[in-house]
Amino acid sequence: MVTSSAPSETPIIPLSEALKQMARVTVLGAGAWGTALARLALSNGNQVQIWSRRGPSDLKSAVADADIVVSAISMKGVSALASQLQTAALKTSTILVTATKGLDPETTRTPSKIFRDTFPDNPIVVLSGPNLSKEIEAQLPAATVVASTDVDAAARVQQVYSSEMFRIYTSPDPVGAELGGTLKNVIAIAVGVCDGLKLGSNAKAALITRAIPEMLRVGVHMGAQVETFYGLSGLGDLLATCDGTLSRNYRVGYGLAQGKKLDDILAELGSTAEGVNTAHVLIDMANRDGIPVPIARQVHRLLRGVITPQEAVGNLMERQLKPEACDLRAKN
Ligand SMILES: NC(=O)c1ccc[n+]([C@@H]2O[C@H](COP(=O)([O-])OP(=O)(O)OC[C@H]3O[C@@H](n4cnc5c(N)ncnc54)[C@H](O)[C@@H]3O)[C@@H](O)[C@H]2O)c1
Ligand SMILES: O=P(O)(O)OC[C@H](O)CO
Repeated sequence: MVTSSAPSETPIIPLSEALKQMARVTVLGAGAWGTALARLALSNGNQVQIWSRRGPSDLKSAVADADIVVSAISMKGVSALASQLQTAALKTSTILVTATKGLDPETTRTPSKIFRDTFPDNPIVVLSGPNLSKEIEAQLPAATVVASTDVDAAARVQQVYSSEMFRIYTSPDPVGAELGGTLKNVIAIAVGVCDGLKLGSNAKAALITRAIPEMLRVGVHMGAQVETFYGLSGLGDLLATCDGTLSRNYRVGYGLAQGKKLDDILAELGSTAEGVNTAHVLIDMANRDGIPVPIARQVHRLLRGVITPQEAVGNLMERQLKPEACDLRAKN
């Protein structure tokens, strides 16, 4: 029997009981992740509707009665969507869940920060974890994190989405949860390059491991908690996304290593690879604020066509020698 997650001193509620409290859920975005999140909510007995910018329903009526609105669109649309939702006069009791993994190019804000700034009175929850949508759609078991400063809102989303196949943990660190999912996309591009060049298991292990302090430095700079990066939304998502061809970001790196052009790879994917945009925003921020991000910097230069995949590897290997110890405020 699956139970709602709780510290040992709190009562354990059988899932069947929890599911009786069904919710009206509106999912925004009918892409791979929006569709999967709509199906998960539906299969738990919730009342679900899905809105997409090209669909027939208008946004205002789609969110009017919703207990929970889940935003699962690409980063490039989040800021405009938040403004549209404001016009739609969202109820302040509606829980806003964001499942997008990216950074706003104009302001470097995360999606939860955009929603927080636009809806100061609504509970905001981040849903993020190792969740490749194809595996979720195939009903393979997976786990994720719902993170919010509003404990009740996180618990409500946990209850609405938890099932025998989708295990959900709560977290009090929304910024950390979404940054883990966002930053690993850039690393997945690097790992795709590593595999595409057939550099071997040692190189891949080194790359993934050295990515952790890099992600931590950015995370701490943006106000995230260190321990979040060692959980499902950080290390967990890093491992899932760097594992291979189910990840679109990994496929971007793999394609670049094979000498393909970025535009051709993205056209072939036909869906969102957020790491490309994230690399640009991240490097702007790192340059502005002096954050050392050596792996992301090589990915960024490769995406801009300034260096070859082989040069990116050389540039990383030939950096100044130093101790391994992870100083979160390191200067190089
Ligand atoms: N697919 C996954 O496995 C997965 C898992 C977890 C998180 N995510 C994240 O979810 C987000 C969406 O990914 P996806 O896989 O569904 O991508 P997708 O390319 O399949 O779909 C993107 C969706 O966003 C919508 N969209 C794009 N621009 C928009 C705009 N300007 N206004 C409104 N809607 C817009 C599209 O119409 C589409 O519905 C990304 O940030 C991704 O990182 C994806
Ligand atoms: O296909 P990707 O690379 O966007 O990864 C999807 C998810 O973020 C994995 O958790």
